[in-house]
Amino acid sequence: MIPAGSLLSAVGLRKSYGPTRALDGADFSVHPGEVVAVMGPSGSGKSTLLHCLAGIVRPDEGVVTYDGRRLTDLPDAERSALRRGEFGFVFQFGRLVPELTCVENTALPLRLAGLRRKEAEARALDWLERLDAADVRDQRPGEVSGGQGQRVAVARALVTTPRVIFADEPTGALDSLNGERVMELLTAAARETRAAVVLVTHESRVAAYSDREVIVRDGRVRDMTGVL
Ligand SMILES: Nc1ncnc2c1ncn2[C@@H]1O[C@H](COP(=O)(O)OP(=O)(O)OP(=O)(O)O)[C@@H](O)[C@H]1O
Repeated sequence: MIPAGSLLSAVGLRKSYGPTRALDGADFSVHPGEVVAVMGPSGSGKSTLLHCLAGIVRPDEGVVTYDGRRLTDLPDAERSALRRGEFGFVFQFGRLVPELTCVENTALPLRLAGLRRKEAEARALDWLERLDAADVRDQRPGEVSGGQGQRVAVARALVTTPRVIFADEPTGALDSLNGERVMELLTAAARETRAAVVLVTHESRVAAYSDREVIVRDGRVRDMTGVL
């Protein structure tokens, strides 16, 4: 059953890679403005769950519903358009484009959506300022620190004001101080824009920034509300 008021939900997801069962009946849901931490042992299916929720991977069975639409039934082109327009992504290593400056990287999703350079970069700069990274605007990713680069990656994920932010180990490559800074800024910005956040992490220090924690084990999801 899909919980009332959820923005993104999954019911009964199954996904196998050859003989490996990555998801085995996984359920999940997140509300607007809610930060959910997805935890669990290595290889338990966390990233596969995130990829299915984001419409990057199609599950073998089960349904993903986003804002009343069955994401799993949409043709590839429509799923891609939805991803570009309404979802934001932050990965462990920022995956910034090395040839572009930090402000150009941040503006990229807006440029791809057809915005003019000036307008796109003005909005990008606004987000860099909020993420405390405006000082590196004209530098290229190779010239900035890990923490700065990750704040730029978060700014780029937020610049389109997505309704869902998918973050897969967003602080995995950072020391604890920088990790906490990135989490503070990411969750504050998400709460301000009422974005839902699906946060995959194996660190309880990072999960502490969430509103709710779920544990993935053997391809199934257990809600830890009231258990912890
Ligand atoms: N593209 C793929 N091809 C083959 N097997 C895969 C693929 N993606 C995931 N798997 C397998 O599916 C299982 C779940 O992987 P997944 O990456 O979802 O786990 P995880 O919980 O995110 O792990 P980690 O914490 O180590 O990143 C693992 O056994 C993994 O080896």
